Amino acid sequence: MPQLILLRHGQSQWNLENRFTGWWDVDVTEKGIEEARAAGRLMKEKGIDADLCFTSLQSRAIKTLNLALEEMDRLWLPVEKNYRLNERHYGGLTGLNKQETRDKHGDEQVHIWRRSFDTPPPPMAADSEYQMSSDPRYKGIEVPATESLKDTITRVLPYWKTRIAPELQGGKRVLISAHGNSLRALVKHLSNIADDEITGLEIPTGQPIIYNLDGDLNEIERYYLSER
Ligand SMILES: O=C(O)[C@@H](CO)OP(=O)(O)O
Repeated sequence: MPQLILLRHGQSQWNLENRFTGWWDVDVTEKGIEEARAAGRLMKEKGIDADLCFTSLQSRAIKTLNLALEEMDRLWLPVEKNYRLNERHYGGLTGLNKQETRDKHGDEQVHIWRRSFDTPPPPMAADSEYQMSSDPRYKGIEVPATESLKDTITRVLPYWKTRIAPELQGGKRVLISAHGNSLRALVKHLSNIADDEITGLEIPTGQPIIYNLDGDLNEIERYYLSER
């Protein structure tokens, strides 16, 4: 039975500061480091293991994966990194404080920007201090100016289908360390969740989610490892 583990990165500096993050590459906090290590210890203790890992090109997810793998004595596992697992691009909101943005634009508007399925935030200016287009890790990739959750799903799913799903179907146990919205994209697909429901799903930091799947990679069960 194919088994997939999803892990959202540990608390980041901008999670702590309540700032819109998206593709900006912030580090994990001390608490985030501890969350990542605890996730690794929990997997080891519960006998959850992997053969292959996938992560984004963002330090908070890469670091979380490494810290968890270290606790599992699995630092040697193969890891494939791809921008398609990155967080949803937050456009012109990147770097702003979420509460200050609510005070300025109202709760309703900010809720739409954060949790509507297909309304993207305003685009990022080409000269924004948070612009990532010339970052070497994205060479050859068209960095978006903004993304809705729908856009994020459109980016994540081809990678799932071409790179991750075949490994699971070939018998590998897969661990994915990624972000709130790239993981929402995967959970929506695997658990067949409706557009208007997926936006309400909040994935906590550093909590391994276990998926037991059938041969066609449909969900048999999904649970938080800490609850078993
Ligand atoms: O800031 C972000 O990039 C994301 C995840 O932390 O926030 P939100 O909860 O608004 O999707």
